[in-house]
Amino acid sequence: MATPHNQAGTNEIAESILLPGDPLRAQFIAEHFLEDVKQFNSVRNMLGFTGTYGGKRISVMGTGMGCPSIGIYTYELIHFYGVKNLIRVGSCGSIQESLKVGELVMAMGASTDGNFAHQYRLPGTYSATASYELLECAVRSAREHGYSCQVGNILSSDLFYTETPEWKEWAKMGILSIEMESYALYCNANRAGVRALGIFTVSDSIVTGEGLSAAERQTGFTNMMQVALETAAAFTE
Ligand SMILES: O=P(O)(O)O[C@H]1O[C@H](CO)[C@@H](O)[C@H]1O
Ligand SMILES: O=c1cc[nH]c(=O)[nH]1
Repeated sequence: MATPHNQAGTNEIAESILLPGDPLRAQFIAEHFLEDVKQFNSVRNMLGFTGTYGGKRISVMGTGMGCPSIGIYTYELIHFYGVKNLIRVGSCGSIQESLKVGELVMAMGASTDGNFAHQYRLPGTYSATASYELLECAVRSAREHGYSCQVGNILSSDLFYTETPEWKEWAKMGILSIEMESYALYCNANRAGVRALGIFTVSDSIVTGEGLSAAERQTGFTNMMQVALETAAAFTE
């Protein structure tokens, strides 16, 4: 079996998968955290790998940037490859003074300035939410390791560069941080009845202009990956 964007054969992808935007981050996770790794995809260089973590079969694959891109990859993972647990591991920009660079964010919900949910023809505004089971497990894992973590609503924006500081309006609604994919991930997962969660490392503060140093980025991302892998393993046979 193959899709226009994924050359993996039947059963080459595990039921639980980590999803960074950057395919090279997928390769980093596979090389540093997984054992017995086999690459299953290189179409468009959107690298995907399956290996084991603590004896559990786990996959990791890039998604690209933005809701259209993650929308394609996760639709195929869910509907053509039978993936049941999808955990995004991304970077995000803080829009709250209290949320510092290097901290972890768990997206209980995702809001959007895009129109991904228009396809469902809903008679209102859809609130895209994470799997509570994955969220509870990930929060417990972060707390046990002593990693600083905030849980709440994030913004999945279609825009990285904006002409006006629209983030200030989202901040007034309690949005913690901005990234670009979780709303589509949650829509696809909720529509199909599978589990999804977005976990983030705050790479920069849109409030203060601070950003993570290279070393801090490495540590922060590593903590996020550990939490995501423990959560994925907990939901894998
Ligand atoms: O770090 P990743 O997972 O790529 O995610 C964030 O980084 C990209 C923007 O630089 C967007 O994809 C955004 O969601
Ligand atoms: O999408 C993103 C990711 C990191 N930082 C931002 O400001 N936006």
